[in-house]
Amino acid sequence: MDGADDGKVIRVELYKLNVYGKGSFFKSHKDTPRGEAMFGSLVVVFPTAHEGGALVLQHDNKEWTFDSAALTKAEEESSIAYIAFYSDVDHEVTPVTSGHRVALTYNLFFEDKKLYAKLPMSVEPVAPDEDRIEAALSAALANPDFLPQGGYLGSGLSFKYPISQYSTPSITVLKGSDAAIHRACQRLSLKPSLYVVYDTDDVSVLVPAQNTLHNGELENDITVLLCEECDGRIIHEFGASKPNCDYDDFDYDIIRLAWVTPLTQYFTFQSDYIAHGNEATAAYIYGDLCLAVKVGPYGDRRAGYEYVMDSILENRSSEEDGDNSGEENDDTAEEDVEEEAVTEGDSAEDDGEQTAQEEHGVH
Ligand SMILES: O=C(O)CCC(=O)C(=O)O
Ligand SMILES: [Fe+2]
Repeated sequence: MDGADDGKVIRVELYKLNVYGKGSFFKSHKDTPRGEAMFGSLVVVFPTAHEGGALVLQHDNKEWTFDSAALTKAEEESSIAYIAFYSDVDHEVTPVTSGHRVALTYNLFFEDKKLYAKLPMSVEPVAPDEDRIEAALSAALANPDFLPQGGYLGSGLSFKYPISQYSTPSITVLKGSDAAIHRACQRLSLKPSLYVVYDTDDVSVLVPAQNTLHNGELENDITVLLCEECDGRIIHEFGASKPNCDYDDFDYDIIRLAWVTPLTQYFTFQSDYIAHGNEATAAYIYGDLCLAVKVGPYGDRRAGYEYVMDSILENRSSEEDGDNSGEENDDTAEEDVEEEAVTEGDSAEDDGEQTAQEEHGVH
């Protein structure tokens, strides 16, 4: 604002939508102040084809014409036209002669700067809070009761991803909170990868995403196929009772897995296989994609082989005890951390990617 108003903070409030068809006009008027601090009006005209409908302003024997139809037409790219004026300026809209003129009007208010500074931002960034995720993960790993013998951290995906029938997405396509969890892990020197959780009749099996089951053939048991052919591991969920199964008899690993964010069904797909019983039958099983990473036991979290060891090893030119680099960057200053710090949807706030736009006023 010019003159004495220079530097003032302006609050913009959507007032109404006007749609002018052929013959429509708005006779000359001043805008009614809606509160003491209101000083002006803002008009935004959309680039819908129309003729006529110029906004004519008059003040102090002077006249200005804001011909939105001509202005938007003159632009090569589809553009809005806008004008702001003091509300006590007389203004009118001349008759529209063809097409439709669509305009939003806003009321402009001076805002007390100090008060304004205390208000929450109206447009909060929707990016997930990576620092919080990292702190929660770090706190969990510093907790001796959390996966004391080591295991896997798992995170359900919050977004959907395009997939063809026989491919799983690459980690580089992760979006929003999924990407934030991935980055937060990396900041803790963890290197998660994509896995699929298959639910068989009696157990859940974690399978590296690149080994997903496609047209496998099995003699007797789907769990055996997943563990033997797909390098799967039977999951014993951290905090849950042991899976009720006989696989202890087999030579398969049963892993402890803690869900950092719950497994979702946003990315469920179907794997087909042939089951050979007394006759061969086509069968299928559903898998849910997730992020997971192996971590070591309490006190030696870095023993998980999926930690990013390379950079650590690069920094220690001559030493050979690569697996015991626990003194570096341990991120675990906090003590008495609660287990639940990491168990519930740390990424919930970014669901939906809200936009703080004014468009909802158009109806
Ligand atoms: O549509 C316009 O350009 C102006 C509308 C207007 O003056 C008003 O809504 O008060
Ligand atoms: Fe007006």
